[in-house]
Amino acid sequence: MEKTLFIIKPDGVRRSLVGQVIERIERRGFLLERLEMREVTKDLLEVHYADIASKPFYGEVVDYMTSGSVVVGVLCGSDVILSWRKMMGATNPSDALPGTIRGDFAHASDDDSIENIVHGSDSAENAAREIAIWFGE
Ligand SMILES: Nc1ncnc2c1ncn2[C@@H]1O[C@H](COP(=O)(O)OP(=O)(O)OP(=O)(O)O)[C@@H](O)[C@H]1O
Repeated sequence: MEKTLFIIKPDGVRRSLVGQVIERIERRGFLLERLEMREVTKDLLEVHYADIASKPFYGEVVDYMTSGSVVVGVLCGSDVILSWRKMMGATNPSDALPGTIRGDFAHASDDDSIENIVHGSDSAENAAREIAIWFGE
C-alpha cells in the first residue's frame, strides 16, 4: 500500500484545525500509520526542504515552520500521495479551490510567507525520503 508523509503546519495547529484535517483524512479512507506532535528544528527543515533551501523566501518558511508545534504523520492508502495533494489544494491559498483544505481554511498572511496549513509529499521518492527524515524508517 502506498504511503505519504503529511504535516499539519503551525497555523493549522494554532487555529485548532487538527481535528477537521484528520476527519477529512479518515473520511477519505486513508489509514493513519504514524501521528505525532513535534517541534521542528531548523536542521530538520533544511533536510526536509533541501529543494527550496536556496530560495529567497526560505527564511520566511523557517520562521513559519518553527513558529509553533506541528502534527506530522504517515498516511497509508491506494494512490494516497496524489490524492492527499489534491485534498490539500494549490500551494498558494489564493489559488486553492473551494473543497480543498487550503481553499476552505487558509488565510492570506501579513508578510511574504505562504501559510497553507498542510504539507504532503509530492512523489513516491520524496515520500520515502521524508518518512525517513521524520521517522527514521
Ligand atoms: N513564493 C513563495 N513565497 C513564500 N513562501 C513560499 C513560496 N513558495 C513556497 N513557499 C512556502 O514553502 C513551502 C514549500 O514550497 P513548495 O514549492 O515545496 O510547495 P508545496 O509542495 O505545495 O508545499 P509543501 O512542500 O509545504 O507541501 C510552501 O508550502 C510554502 O509554505
